[in-house]
Amino acid sequence: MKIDGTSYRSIWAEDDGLTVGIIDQTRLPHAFVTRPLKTLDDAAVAISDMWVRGAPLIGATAAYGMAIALRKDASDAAMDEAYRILHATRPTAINLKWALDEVIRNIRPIDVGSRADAAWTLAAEICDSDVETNHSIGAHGLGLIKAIAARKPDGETINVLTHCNAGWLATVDWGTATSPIYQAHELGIPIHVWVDETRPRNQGASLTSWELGRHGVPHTLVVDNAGGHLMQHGKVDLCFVGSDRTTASGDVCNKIGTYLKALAARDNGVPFYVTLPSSTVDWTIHDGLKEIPIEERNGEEVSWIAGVDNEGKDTKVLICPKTTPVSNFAFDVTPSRLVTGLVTERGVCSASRAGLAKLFPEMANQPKQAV
Ligand SMILES: CSC[C@@H](O)[C@@H](O)C(=O)COP(=O)(O)O
Repeated sequence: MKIDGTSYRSIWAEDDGLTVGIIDQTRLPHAFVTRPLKTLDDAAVAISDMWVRGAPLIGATAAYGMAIALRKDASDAAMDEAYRILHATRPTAINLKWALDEVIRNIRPIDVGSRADAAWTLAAEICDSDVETNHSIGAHGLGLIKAIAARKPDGETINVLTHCNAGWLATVDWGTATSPIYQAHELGIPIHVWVDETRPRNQGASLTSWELGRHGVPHTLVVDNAGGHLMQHGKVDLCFVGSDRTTASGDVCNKIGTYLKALAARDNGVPFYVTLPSSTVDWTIHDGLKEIPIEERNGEEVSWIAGVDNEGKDTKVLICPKTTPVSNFAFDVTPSRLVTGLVTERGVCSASRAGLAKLFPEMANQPKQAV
């Protein structure tokens, strides 16, 4: 998408064929810093320390991480070790495993001497395909926005609430939740986004606000607890959120707090849509609450808040007594019954086994297995 008129992707291959460029998202919104990834370790740290984050972008980075590793050693043993290191970086987003499995499935059968080039090409294809997929998700989500616009007086603004950052920064481009929004905005449909700040890492405040602002989409930042109030007062027409892992039965795991928004949306009759590429569906699991591993991150993300001071200098402040025990669950599961529909690259379906199976018959009915 555009940053002040210039098009960007969140990840790209440099011309040397050895280096991958990323935007360091830990520095946004106050500094736009790009970083080179040159080693397997660089790629692993980029994911685990959240220089890159968001389920599809984690997958794309992992694919390039494998390609970078194979440049050094393309043996079976080295491939397995790179897989193990990258897979251990973050536990919840299934796109990570999906992308790593794609690399193994396609590259393992190739002779060792050709593997590195082939993996590089495959990683680029995974990125291009993510862009296409997200554009299609946007086209299907746009249909939902248009249906709401048709029921409103001409020219009245459509208000969308979103949680965390399921924007272009979380994918290679377009985003999932933001793709319909960008497409509506480009068509001149009046649209406004309520952006949840998304404690504790504030992906809404620092990333979603930044990317919507830089692209010129009207938006307002709200505290995480404001959503219910906004919905009670008719200020939200629909919710679009992303997913880190969706079960074959339509339960959705996304950034902590998503479940509470879904509850408020149900209580207020606000449509609650989850936007996701099929690479986010874990076809092997059926009960999101029991089967999805929930990442627990360092408690310091909760007890300290990072930002810049009046002089623009990076700073961190402690918001509780130093000794307060803290827990930091990074994701929660929204049961399928609270989801109005899943917006995928193949269309919108009910959040159910039948709905997903109708759109993705070739993927449904896979044997149940441990992840
Ligand atoms: C299209 S991104 C969907 C999700 O990955 C996104 O909503 C989210 O929860 C990201 O969490 P993060 O911890 O920032 O990686």
